[in-house]
Amino acid sequence: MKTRSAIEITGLSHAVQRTEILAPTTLTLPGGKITALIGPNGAGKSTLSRLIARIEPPPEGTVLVNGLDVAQTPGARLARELAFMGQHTGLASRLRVRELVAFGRWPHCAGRPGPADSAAIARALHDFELEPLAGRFLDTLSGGQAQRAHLAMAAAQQTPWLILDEPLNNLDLAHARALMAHLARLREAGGSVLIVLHDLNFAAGWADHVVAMKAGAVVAEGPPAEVLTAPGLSALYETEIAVTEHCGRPLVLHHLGGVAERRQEA
Ligand SMILES: Nc1ncnc2c1ncn2[C@@H]1O[C@H](COP(=O)(O)OP(=O)(O)OP(=O)(O)O)[C@@H](O)[C@H]1O
Repeated sequence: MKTRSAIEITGLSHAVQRTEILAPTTLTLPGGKITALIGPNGAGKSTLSRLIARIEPPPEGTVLVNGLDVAQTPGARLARELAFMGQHTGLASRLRVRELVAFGRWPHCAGRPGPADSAAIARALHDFELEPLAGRFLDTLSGGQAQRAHLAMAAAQQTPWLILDEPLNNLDLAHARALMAHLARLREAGGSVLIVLHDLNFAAGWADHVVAMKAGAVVAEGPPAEVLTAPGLSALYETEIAVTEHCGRPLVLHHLGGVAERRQEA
């Protein structure tokens, strides 16, 4: 039986100037779960997440979000189903934090905010510790503060699906963990999350499901303990990686790479 709130991807592919950057992909992202999308630079993680969120032009294949075909669904309707936070490179400098977060309510109120919109904005500012910064222009924020402002905008959208492309960029470890805890609370409330992660231990610690990509294709998927293994990760990143266990979860060890070899040489 299909999960109503899943994202169902069928035969999705993408090419840029005849170069395939996403091989035909068929994949189900489970509803009510946190799915981590991992893989080396250039693997196609952003491409896949942008195609799901229809940031890219309509591709080959279909993507159903909660049963809605993203290629056919009006933008405002889709924006009530999923919120997307990409890897932003520039900031609209003359925008204040509160104004940015308020953009998240546009699909709900089309510029005429009511009490529910104000409450959602206040909640997002609170959840991402932005209340003291609400009146600040975006270009005066630190990298991590700006990242939290963009996360708050996506959170204010209050959608069943949240798709986040490398949201831990610039966040210190406390804010990174706070974000993952926030996502876990959303999941407990029935929400669904797709999160692109480079820090494998956040995937190990918080994800229910892991999808691994390499060279434009999905190469593995499953629970963290099945995907985050030493042989699997070493092959995925073409780098020696060890995996141990901590609190019943995989713990990925890669920062001492080469030490074993140097010890053997000594
Ligand atoms: N518009 C484009 N023109 C040409 N190549 C592109 C374009 N967009 C993406 N690519 C290529 O497609 C591949 C996948 O890119 P993508 O951004 O999806 O990777 P990623 O897994 O998100 O990588 P990273 O971890 O570095 O963010 C890369 O080789 C990238 O250079």
